[in-house]
Amino acid sequence: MTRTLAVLAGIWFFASLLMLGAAWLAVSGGPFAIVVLTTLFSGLTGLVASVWLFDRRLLVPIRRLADHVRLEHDFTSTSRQVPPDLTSRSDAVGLLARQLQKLIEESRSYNAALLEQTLNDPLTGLGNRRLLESRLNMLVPLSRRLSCTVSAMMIDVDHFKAFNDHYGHPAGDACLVDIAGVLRDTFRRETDVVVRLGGEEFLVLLIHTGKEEAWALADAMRGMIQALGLPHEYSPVAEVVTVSVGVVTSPNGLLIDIDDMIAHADQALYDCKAHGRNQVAARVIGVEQTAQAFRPSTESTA
Ligand SMILES: Nc1nc2c(ncn2[C@@H]2O[C@H](COP(=O)(O)OP(=O)(O)OP(=O)(O)O)[C@@H](O)[C@H]2O)c(=O)[nH]1
Repeated sequence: MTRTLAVLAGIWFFASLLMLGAAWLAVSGGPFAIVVLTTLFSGLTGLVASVWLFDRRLLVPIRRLADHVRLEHDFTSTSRQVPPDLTSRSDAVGLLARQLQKLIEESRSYNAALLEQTLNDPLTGLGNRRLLESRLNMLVPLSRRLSCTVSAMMIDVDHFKAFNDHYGHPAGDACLVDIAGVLRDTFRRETDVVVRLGGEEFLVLLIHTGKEEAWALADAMRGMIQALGLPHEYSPVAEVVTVSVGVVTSPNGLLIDIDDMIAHADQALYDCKAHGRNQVAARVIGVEQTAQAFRPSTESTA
């Protein structure tokens, strides 16, 4: 805008000089000079009007489109439309605005699909380790600030190798998908993080959830997976697919290192397996990080 004003001021400045010259001609040169003066005046007025129109109709809209692209780039998460007064124009600017809007929409959906691919496990549709990390970046400082309890559970399918070997890999995949469905149904809070870590291992992270609640949820989920009744003829644990769950709770946001959480949940899972699988083992980590509780599910449901 300032550049256009400068151009206009420049034109006016030279126009004034010319007018002065022409006026001098008129005084000293008679009617011919008046014709020159009028022609100059109308020519310059036309030039100024053209520059003004060019700015209003072309440069300003193009600058607005450029601003829109810059905002789109800076705040990709905010969905906004190219100004409708530009997209509705029937000239080249309108065409440019419509093409730009189309391009932005395509790039948005492409980015969303890419993000989905990088954060999700393609088999089960649950999150993956990367999603876990990105959520933790948000949840860990939050839980620390609010001093809230965090629980994590590691879920492992019992004798899954035997299942795969006997029923085949595709059946194994279908089994993992069914288990993921139960996890999705059980852990529904917006802050719950449910991911497949890899193979037949899943991890659930629950914010503001104490040991008792986490244990109860884990055991309910374990029961639901058993209730799916997926035959597992070769399992020494049960006739159907079962899972073992290691739960670890870090009270008052004391433990914020997810690797530590996973290591402790793994240890609890190991306890589970040592006690015969198809159950839940829970640990609590305090300041001293030593307190441990193991409670086979059979005890709690008895
Ligand atoms: N179908 C299928 N199988 C997988 C996938 N990822 C890993 N596995 C299989 O999961 C099995 C895991 O076996 P193990 O680690 O020995 O565990 P397990 O047999 O469940 O034994 P426990 O955990 O001790 O009860 C292996 O046979 C892997 O091939 C997958 O994406 N799909």
